[in-house]
Amino acid sequence: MSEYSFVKGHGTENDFVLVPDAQGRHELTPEQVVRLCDRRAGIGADGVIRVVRTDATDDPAAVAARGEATWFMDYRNADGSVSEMCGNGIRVLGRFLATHADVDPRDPLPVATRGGVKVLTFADGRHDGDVTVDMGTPELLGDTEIGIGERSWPAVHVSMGNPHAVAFVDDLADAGPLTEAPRHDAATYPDGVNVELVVRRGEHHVAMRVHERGSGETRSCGTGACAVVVAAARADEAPRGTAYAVDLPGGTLSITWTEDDRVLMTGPAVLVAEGLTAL
Ligand SMILES: N[C@@H](CCC[C@H](N)C(=O)O)C(=O)O
Repeated sequence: MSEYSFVKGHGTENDFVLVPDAQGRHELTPEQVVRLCDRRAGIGADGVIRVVRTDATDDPAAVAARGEATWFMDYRNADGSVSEMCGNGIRVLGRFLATHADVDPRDPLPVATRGGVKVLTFADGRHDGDVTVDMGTPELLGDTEIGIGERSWPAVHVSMGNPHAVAFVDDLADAGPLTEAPRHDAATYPDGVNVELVVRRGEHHVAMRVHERGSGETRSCGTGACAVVVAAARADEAPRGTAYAVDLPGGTLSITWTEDDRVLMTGPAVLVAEGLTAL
């Protein structure tokens, strides 16, 4: 066993263990990620983010981003699986870099992910305000279906770099507790899927629950909220540039699908603890 330093944080209560690893010395095994995320025997989290410099890892996404981004978000779900992107996690990573690394919150911060380089901006150039992430261009990939228990719903397939199925439902309670991964079309989603259940709350205002691939039901999912806004804005025929409020069990995110076909998400990013852990 060796000692690792960690930082614990959350974005709208989607919580993460960050493992600062600037020099790329702490490649994590799936078993180590599972132990870190264990809510009884570990620190507890929905996922782990190893924060590594792009020039200190040979992950192909980091290598491709060298010259464009100094930092790479190596994201793992609670079951140890890898994901392309995490919208809440990248804001928390930005908060960590703005407070613990040589990052000036007055400047845009490009961060490499397996879903491409995403650019963060800090409200008012401050290290302690909301963080906006340019999530890039979404992909609307057609219709699909999801099932929970005895029920099923039509859903919209949206990629935010990672896969989503967005289902509009009559009532968020209809699905009951999301204790198991929802049924989905394995041909459409060969690597699994994040599933969002959505209701409308008002004009350009929705509420959602999410079952995350690799983590189960969580209190928020940033990429999921962006996928929901893309599906809702298309259904509403909302003009590009319309801001949507998305209520999640852990808080509210503000999301805009812009005229130039990018999704901007703004929300909180909070660091709550730091220390050492044996792995
Ligand atoms: N919570 C995240 C998404 C994390 C990855 C997801 N579970 C997947 O496997 O794609 C977010 O805030 O976007």
